Amino acid sequence: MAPGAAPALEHLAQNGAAEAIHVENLHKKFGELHVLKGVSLSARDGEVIAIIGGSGSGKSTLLRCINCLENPTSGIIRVNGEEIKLKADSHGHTVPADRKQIERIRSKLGMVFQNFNLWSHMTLIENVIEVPVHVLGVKREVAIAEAEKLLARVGLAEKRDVYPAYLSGGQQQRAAIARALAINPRVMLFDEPTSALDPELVGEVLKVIGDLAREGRTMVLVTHEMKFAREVATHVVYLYNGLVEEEGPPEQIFGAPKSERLKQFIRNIG
Ligand SMILES: Nc1ncnc2c1ncn2[C@@H]1O[C@H](COP(=O)(O)OP(=O)(O)OP(=O)(O)O)[C@@H](O)[C@H]1O
Repeated sequence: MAPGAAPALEHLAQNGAAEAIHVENLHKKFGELHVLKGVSLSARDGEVIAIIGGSGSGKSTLLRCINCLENPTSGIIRVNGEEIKLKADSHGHTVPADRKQIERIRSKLGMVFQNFNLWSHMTLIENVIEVPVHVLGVKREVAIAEAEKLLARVGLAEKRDVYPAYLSGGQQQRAAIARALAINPRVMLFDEPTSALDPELVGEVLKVIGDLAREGRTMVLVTHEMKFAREVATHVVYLYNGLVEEEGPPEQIFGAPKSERLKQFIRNIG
């Protein structure tokens, strides 16, 4: 660890790959509610960062700040080496200083939500090509050919012309992953991707995410699936009450946790 480096960034010293996500001393308040209280984390290329923690600890808020869906109250976020520029509006709230920059940053991040969030009036193939064609300016035929490959990769080749309402939750979530991959993101962000699924559908989605992790995709994954986090994460961050309580490799976090709170958390979730 470099002298003076924050303990939360300690693992960087062990990995020479380029930094894809950098979060430093991040605070987020919703009115009086202080949700993130100085969180730092980092994801280098090829790393899979699993964020775990109890309900309300701030996991989703952290991910939503990285993807510019929430504006942090203070702190630094860099995506792809570019720091998100923020300013105070006339009410003193933090807002993006540069809308174009937010679009550019979002184009580096593939976000997968708990509730899939597919566009219900579009077939799967239309869902997958929408951003490449209408935001990134990819030619329609090129985007369709790529989308077909991505749908095949998540096991949905035959469903290309089906509307989301006719699919199971697991199929919808796999389609949402294909859609996120279609922008060829530098980092995939997963916000509890299996929490809304019936238990029998969880495995098929975890299989797709696990395959991406094994291929070396950079990911930040908020999850309640501890066994999965242990298997695929290169680094685990345990959030407690808006702060990083403990972080480290999965063997440490699940096999030899130091913090009493983390020990209790792991006992509680079995
Ligand atoms: N837009 C919002 N406005 C007000 N409060 C919010 C908002 N979003 C989140 N919160 C509050 O912030 C706290 C942290 O929420 P967050 O969703 O980040 O937690 P979490 O760790 O992801 O929890 P869970 O595991 O239950 O999803 C909660 O108390 C929540 O009610």
